[in-house]
Amino acid sequence: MASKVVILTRREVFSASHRLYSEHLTEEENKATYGKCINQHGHNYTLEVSVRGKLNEKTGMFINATELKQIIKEEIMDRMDHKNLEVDVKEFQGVVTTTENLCVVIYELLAKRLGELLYEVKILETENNYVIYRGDSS
Ligand SMILES: Nc1nc2c(c(=O)[nH]1)N=C([C@H](O)[C@H](O)COP(=O)(O)OP(=O)(O)OP(=O)(O)O)CN2
Ligand SMILES: [Zn+2]
Repeated sequence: MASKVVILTRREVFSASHRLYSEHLTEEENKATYGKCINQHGHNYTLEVSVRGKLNEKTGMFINATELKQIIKEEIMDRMDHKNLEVDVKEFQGVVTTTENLCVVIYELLAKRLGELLYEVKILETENNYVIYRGDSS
């Protein structure tokens, strides 16, 4: 019988500070591009990591949620929680810490551990802004 394919999502919240500033722009261009966000500030980022796999009929799952939680802790929470992203996290050296770039960096870090199981990374930077990345590149 065909296996059912399901998607499991784990949610975590981490606090981090950042500023939006591109080394490829002049001071004036940065101010015009990022406005108030060129100043150091912080967010409680909500991270939602989704994995997709075939349901194992014997176990009723395809990954243990506890294993997923541990992977996210090791790869993301321990790296980014209560950190200044541009200063403390080497993956953001020279990268503008927009939510879009956080999604890409976090996706690539998790993909090393989860491989094909990784389906989607979603980050809410504020109550009203969120970004989704599924590894697509065109
Ligand atoms: N395309 C993007 N634009 C902006 C990003 C981003 O990641 N991608 N981020 C910011 C800032 O980080 C800023 O902190 C968030 O902007 P803003 O929504 O204006 O923040 P508020 O504190 O006003 O909260 P809201 O609830 O979202 O109004 C800016 N732009
Ligand atoms: Zn911000």
